[in-house]
Amino acid sequence: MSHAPDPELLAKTETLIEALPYLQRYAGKIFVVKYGGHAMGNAELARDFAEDIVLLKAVGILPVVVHGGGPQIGAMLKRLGIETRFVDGLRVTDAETAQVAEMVLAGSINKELVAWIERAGGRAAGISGKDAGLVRARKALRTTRDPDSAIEQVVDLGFVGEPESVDTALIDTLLAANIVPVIAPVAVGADGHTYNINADTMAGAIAAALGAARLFLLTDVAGVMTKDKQLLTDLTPADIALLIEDGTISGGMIPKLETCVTAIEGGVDAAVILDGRIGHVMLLEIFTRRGVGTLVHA
Ligand SMILES: Nc1ncnc2c1ncn2[C@@H]1O[C@H](COP(=O)(O)OP(=O)(O)O)[C@@H](O)[C@H]1O
Ligand SMILES: CC(=O)N[C@@H](CCC(=O)OP(=O)(O)O)C(=O)O
Repeated sequence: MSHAPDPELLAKTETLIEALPYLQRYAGKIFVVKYGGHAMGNAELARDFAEDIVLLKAVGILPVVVHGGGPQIGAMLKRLGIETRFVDGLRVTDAETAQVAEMVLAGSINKELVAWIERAGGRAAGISGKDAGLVRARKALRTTRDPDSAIEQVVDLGFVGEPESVDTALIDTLLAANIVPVIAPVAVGADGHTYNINADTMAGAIAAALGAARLFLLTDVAGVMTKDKQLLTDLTPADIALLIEDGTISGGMIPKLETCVTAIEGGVDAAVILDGRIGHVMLLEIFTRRGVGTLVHA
């Protein structure tokens, strides 16, 4: 009788050995993970995401989660009969919309994610940019150019904010206590108002302030696609500028890639756009030779 181990079992050990150099390289490093509203499709995906976060933590990586919730805010606004519109991927936010955004982001979604991570055996604490002065917001300014006259006009987005400053003290405290910070993208401005911040922008600013090794942006596409639907596996800031210019990149992908560029300029080693519809996509990206999604690097 043969005592040779089952080939399936051997394949499992190969997977672990393939992961070894990455486990060694990333131990002790901070990974900021932005979990988009579109990637929160169903309970199974949320559970897989939470398991990935807990696994990263268990192998010595320090994950920090920043989440979105655009579709969920949209659904709540619809229930309340409040109209909403976007300019360049940003939700025009009046005072009422800011209130709803905070309720959905810092209320429901934030606590739900914390519960998923806790259920997967991790420790997590849900906060927003408002807590312990984590993020100070300033009003975001955008302009549009009239195609006929080429005149630039300022678009008033209302209470849409951008991180003006980030104080990482609370995140540092949570990480030191082995707790995964889960951050909702709302913050207060110098004027005392609540500002709604695009979750990608928030994640990028936090990643830069923490000097994170990686920024992952989980969304509902395979990565950045060309006009004929081919996946672009790696991009530099110069490539991105061209792709925005020629209209290949539009809508919500614009703040996402602008975030990648600012994060890299701010000292983050690399940013990756990943398909959050694939279960355990982060593990595939981090611990396999091939990687998936679009890598943005200097
Ligand atoms: N070149 C592109 N490649 C991939 N997605 C693109 C591109 N241009 C625009 N998009 C759009 O960007 C969307 C992702 O942004 P967004 O909806 O804000 O996601 P999330 O809610 O995950 O932050 C995609 O679903 C797609 O519709
Ligand atoms: C200013 C702005 O657009 N804020 C976003 C915040 C949530 C978000 O970014 O969620 P996703 O990552 O799921 O798109 C919004 O109101 O939808």
